[in-house]
Amino acid sequence: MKVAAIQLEIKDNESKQQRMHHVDAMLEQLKDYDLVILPEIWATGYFSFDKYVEEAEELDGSFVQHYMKKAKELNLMLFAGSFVEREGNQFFNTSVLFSNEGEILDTYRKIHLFRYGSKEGEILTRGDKISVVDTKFGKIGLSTCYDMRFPELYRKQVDLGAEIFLVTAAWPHRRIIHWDTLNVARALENQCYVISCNCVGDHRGSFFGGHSQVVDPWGTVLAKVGDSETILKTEIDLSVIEETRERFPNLKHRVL
Ligand SMILES: O=C(O)CCC(=O)C(=O)O
Repeated sequence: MKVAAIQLEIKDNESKQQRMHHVDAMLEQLKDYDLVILPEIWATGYFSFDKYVEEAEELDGSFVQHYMKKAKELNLMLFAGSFVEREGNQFFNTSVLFSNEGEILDTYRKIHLFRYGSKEGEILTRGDKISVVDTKFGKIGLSTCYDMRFPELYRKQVDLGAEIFLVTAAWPHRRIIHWDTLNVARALENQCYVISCNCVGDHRGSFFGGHSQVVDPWGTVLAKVGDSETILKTEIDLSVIEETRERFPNLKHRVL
């Protein structure tokens, strides 16, 4: 399974349309990939809290329609990262997984809203649904950034059958050691692949840390990129999930 993560630089002087245009050009390079993942609130810019309400869209709005078409056109499964979703008078940090046929496989509203140096928790409503979806590549669990600090979410995803965790993020550079550690921890404790995608760049005075990565179910980092804009490209072997779980059955040894 060929996977790619578009580690996007968020530039303050770019509009949502410009960022989408830029990402679309990067997607064109990934036509023979099976799965592509994008970061968190990348089109608006995670720290552009003053634009959240103005740029929010409904689930059938133009952002989702656009990436639905792209997934089909490029014949790839696309985890389009997250966008600010409006439903009635509520707003959510919502990510969407599209099939290569352009269907919405699942959506996920960030459950653990970030409140440390972030206005996310004031503007948005938290999600309350755990997302694990059956795909042609196995069962995939969806999560967002700060969620990584809450192992119980991933255990619940495993209990729902998850084999691959997709993590969309806007994680700061100053806590990148935590990010690296949590990517490995979530993979090895749950014997799942972790495929994560972070932003980079200096956005409104905050530096995103990059380090988008792919970690296998044994906790081995198969691929990791640095802290500048790039596309992480790698291949994963899905048989490793079952093989790891059989060889070292810690998931079966749970007591609690
Ligand atoms: O937990 C952290 O250190 C960063 C979390 C974050 O930036 C987010 O959830 O957007």
